[in-house]
Amino acid sequence: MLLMKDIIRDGHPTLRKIAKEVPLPPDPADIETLKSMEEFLINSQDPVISDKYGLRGGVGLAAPQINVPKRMFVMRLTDEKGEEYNYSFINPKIISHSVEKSYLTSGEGCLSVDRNIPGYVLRYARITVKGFNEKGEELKLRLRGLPAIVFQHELDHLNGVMFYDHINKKNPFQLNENAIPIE
Ligand SMILES: O=CN(O)CCNC(=O)c1cccc(Cl)c1Cl
Ligand code: NI
Repeated sequence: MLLMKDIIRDGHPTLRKIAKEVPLPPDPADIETLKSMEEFLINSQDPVISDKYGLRGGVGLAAPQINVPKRMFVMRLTDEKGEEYNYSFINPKIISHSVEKSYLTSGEGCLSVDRNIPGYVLRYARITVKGFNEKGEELKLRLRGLPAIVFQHELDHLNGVMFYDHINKKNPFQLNENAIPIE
């Protein structure tokens, strides 16, 4: 099972690389990797297991974070309406997005960043995304709210971007007027 020691931290070059497209259909090793990433998220959200193994909670995990520079990530969360977003994405893309932006009022965090970095991360409020799942089936989703934010945080990891790259250095809590807050 994946542990915190398997997660590379800020400063490791892989976090700043552009991850490579995954040939389809995905080979068994890539499917295995995705399954282990999904298992990590499940464990990290379990109060007993996360405590036992010292796992920091996460709602997403990208392959570069376990030093696998491939274009794949897993997200696992429930939105404010109680709708579940449990997806593995291979070769994910944003195919269209709103002009409007949104942000988490609590800011963002990252398993690859061992410090709290306060500030608002402005992201597209609504996105249409596509990719493939671990079975090689095409996925096309419209996301908004927390799922849209998490998808963009993970996609950034595939492009060598960290969440704090988006935070305004002079005024970390700067907002443009029509940004939508997500509590
Ligand atoms: O890349 C994934 N991680 O680093 C896992 C840990 N961070 C989170 O779960 C997290 C926390 C807050 C906001 C967002 Cl958007 C995310 Cl994703
Ligand atoms: Ni992260």
